[in-house]
Amino acid sequence: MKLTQPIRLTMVGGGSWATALVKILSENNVSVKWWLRKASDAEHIRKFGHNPSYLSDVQINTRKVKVCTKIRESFKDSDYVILAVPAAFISDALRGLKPDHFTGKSVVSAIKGMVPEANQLVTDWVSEHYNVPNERMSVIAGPCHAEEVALEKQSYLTIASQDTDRAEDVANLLRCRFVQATPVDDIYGIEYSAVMKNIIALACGITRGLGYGDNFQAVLVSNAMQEIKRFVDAIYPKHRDLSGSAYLGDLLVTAYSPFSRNRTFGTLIGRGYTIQSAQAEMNMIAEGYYAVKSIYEINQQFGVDMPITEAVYKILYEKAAPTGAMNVLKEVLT
Ligand SMILES: NC(=O)C1=CN([C@@H]2O[C@H](COP(=O)(O)OP(=O)(O)OC[C@H]3O[C@@H](n4cnc5c(N)ncnc54)[C@H](OP(=O)(O)O)[C@@H]3O)[C@@H](O)[C@H]2O)C=CC1
Ligand SMILES: O=C(CO)COP(=O)(O)O
Repeated sequence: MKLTQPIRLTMVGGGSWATALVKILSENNVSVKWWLRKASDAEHIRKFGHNPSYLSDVQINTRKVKVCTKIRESFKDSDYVILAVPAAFISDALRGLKPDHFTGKSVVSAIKGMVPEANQLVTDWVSEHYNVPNERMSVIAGPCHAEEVALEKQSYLTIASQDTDRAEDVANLLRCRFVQATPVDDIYGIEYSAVMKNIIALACGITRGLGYGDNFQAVLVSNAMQEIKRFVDAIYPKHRDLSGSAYLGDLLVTAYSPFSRNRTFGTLIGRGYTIQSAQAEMNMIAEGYYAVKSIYEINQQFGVDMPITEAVYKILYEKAAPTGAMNVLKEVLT
């Protein structure tokens, strides 16, 4: 459905995904206030219509997109807020805002990570800190890399909300020449699954870095799907088909694409980089690094069998040698 009234939207975040989403929204009748934290990046976008730090080939339509570095100002008068910073930085990004600033707004998380200090999904954290009712929250999921959006490659998003009319409204903002968007209601299942596929991508990267091949990765990914299902069903029991693109599709793109931040980070670890040197090597954030700690800790209460998550946790947080941890894992995969 074409948007007849202009929609006013706040985009929070200046990285690759925020830039790609701004590009998608600019295809529609949406006027965007785009919050970034770096004044120099904001100034560059205003002057030249490109983000100098991420996806710098993307042309920003500065008639529709107004850039600002003051978070309160960016929230003024908008109907929708899209959150697109890594989960570890969400509290930094929203500092200075109070629950009143969220009143009446539809809040959309495009984040696929856990808030580390709280071990919470982003939607739970936002609801708790800013009193946003669950039915006003939604998430953007699906196998979709920012780099391919920049190239206008055909892509698919899934929008999940407890309120499916709201999910449809958000989907409608994002449908364009090269993006299809489908509304669904399994917000928690999809949000957890999107977090966990990043941990699996780390494992895929680590094994690649160690020299394992496609035969092993196929087994790793199919075991991973079962691990995700066990965990998500334990936390939010609901009938769900995990072969859908928001679950399996997102796992596959992250596990196999050279664009994947998590897979790249894992590959560096498998090759022997330290965590600090792998982080320094990448200009981008691998959410799985934070997520594996949260999911591992949450699972201490649930006791779900999660050998892949445990192997990645031990490598990243207990200094286990990748070779040894993967030797243990390979014995339990089937
Ligand atoms: N990239 C993708 O293809 C996709 C990403 N996502 C999700 O989107 C989210 C954002 O990822 P992505 O855009 O890739 O990340 P990037 O690594 O591209 O960008 C990181 C962003 O975080 C900002 N940042 C870093 N430190 C802080 C801080 N202390 N306070 C506030 N902001 C900070 C950076 O700002 P600065 O430049 O100023 O350092 C930058 O804007 C993640 O949850 C990711 O999983 C989801 C789907 C696809
Ligand atoms: O979630 C994403 C694509 O759907 C992005 O994460 P990665 O870059 O790690 O693949």
